[in-house]
Amino acid sequence: MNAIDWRVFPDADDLVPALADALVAAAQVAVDARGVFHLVLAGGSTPRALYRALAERGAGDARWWIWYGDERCLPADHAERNSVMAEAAWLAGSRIPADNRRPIPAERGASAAATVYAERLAGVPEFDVALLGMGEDGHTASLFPGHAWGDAAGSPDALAVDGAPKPPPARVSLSAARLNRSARVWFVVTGGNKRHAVRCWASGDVLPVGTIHGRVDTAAWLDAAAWPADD
Ligand SMILES: O=C1O[C@H](COP(=O)(O)O)[C@@H](O)[C@H](O)[C@H]1O
Repeated sequence: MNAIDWRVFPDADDLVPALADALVAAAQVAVDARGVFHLVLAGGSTPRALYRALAERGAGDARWWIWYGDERCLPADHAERNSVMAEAAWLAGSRIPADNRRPIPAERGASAAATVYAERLAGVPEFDVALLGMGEDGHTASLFPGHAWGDAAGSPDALAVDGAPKPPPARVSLSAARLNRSARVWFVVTGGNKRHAVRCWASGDVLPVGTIHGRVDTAAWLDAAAWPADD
């Protein structure tokens, strides 16, 4: 298993353009090699600035395929949906065709949506980049401490999540096993409210965030507020 590359920036204003540039560069490498770029998007509020930066760069075209690490079981147009945030901040105005943008149909309920999404992922190769966030409890995607993470070999690609500690309780998440089939896993984590979880993660505590690794690299893109250097 490769080590985590901790990339700490003074603040989000420094982090976001660097990560946007790195994503565009990784896409170019994948497109040059295979003609296609499979990207998993993080949800929550942290990546919104990144998605806006990608929009400003005109990032994405018909060779890009967009997947989601997780989704909340809410109506398809609900403001708290991860797909609604990503569409508004970047995708709707991009050159990535609608058919290439694959939201999790979580409005159907967690179980049905997980089954459908796993079917959609069948035959999809290793992700080129899985972009993930982290919650204050060390969850990533919708893999929460104390819940199943789907990290065993043979786990389904997508999991129905019930009773999530962060609302809404019903969610769908890519399993740890599927996320681990990624060339690169890049976490984006900002803010002092994440510092404790980052410290636990860096110390080797067993947390969902610590179970996901890229085949080529695993990087944590942090601002200084999230990095527990002084603790
Ligand atoms: O609920 C979720 O939480 C995490 C972290 O979200 P943030 O708002 O603190 O950035 C996120 O990565 C995940 O995709 C989301 O559904």
